[in-house]
Amino acid sequence: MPFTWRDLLDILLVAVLFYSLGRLMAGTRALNLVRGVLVYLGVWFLASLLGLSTLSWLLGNAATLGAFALIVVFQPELRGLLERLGRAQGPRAPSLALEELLLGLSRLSERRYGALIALERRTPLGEYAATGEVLEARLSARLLETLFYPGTPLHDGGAILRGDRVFAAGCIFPLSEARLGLGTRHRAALGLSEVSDALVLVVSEETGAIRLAEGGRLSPPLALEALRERLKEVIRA
Ligand SMILES: Nc1ncnc2c1ncn2[C@@H]1O[C@H](COP(=O)(O)OP(=O)(O)OP(=O)(O)O)[C@@H](O)[C@H]1O
Repeated sequence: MPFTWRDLLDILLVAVLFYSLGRLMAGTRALNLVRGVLVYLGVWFLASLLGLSTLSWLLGNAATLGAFALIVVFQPELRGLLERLGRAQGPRAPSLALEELLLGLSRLSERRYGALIALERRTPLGEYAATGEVLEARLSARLLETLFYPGTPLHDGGAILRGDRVFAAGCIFPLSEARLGLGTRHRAALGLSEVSDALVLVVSEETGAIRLAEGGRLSPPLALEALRERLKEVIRA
């Protein structure tokens, strides 16, 4: 059969598909899963090639069971992946009161108030807002300071910003399984960024350091200027 433009298009699309999947999975547990599956398939293939019938029968049957087990174990990653794929169709988040947010963060950091703030983008965070208190209040530095003042009922948990409003506070975010060497506030920031496209800011109560979790990655402590630049990029995008 001659090689036609359709074959070329086919190859290109498959290459783009694998490249996009690779980028979506980079830095997540799913990448290790893919490596594991490839090794498994390699051993299975070799066993069949060498005629090791018992081993290849065993691996063949275990594969069906394993596929279901993987779906259960990697449910958070799969969900995150599907959400990222579907994101392109969602409406864009409204604009953010950037300077108020930065002022609020700098005060929280100076005062060592632990804080967790998610910026909603295309993935709706309504289900997490429902775990806390819906506020729908205009974002201001003073409101952030008040919300995360230790001892107030809403300081525990995370706040969700929707555009220039504090949509909810006192919310429970999903915890990441990653070994960070940091506590649960940071794990919750990373966890939400794994299953959504939210930018999640975390201020450490211990050190006052501000970090940003995005796409399943947690930044090192950031200076306000670097944060301003990153947030501006997001607002422009
Ligand atoms: N799943 C969660 N969702 C939202 N917030 C959470 C969650 N788990 C813990 N937190 C918040 O994190 C606080 C505990 O923080 P912890 O000291 O364990 O975190 P940390 O990452 O070490 O941060 P810090 O540097 O501020 O101490 C809780 O009081 C709560 O406010």
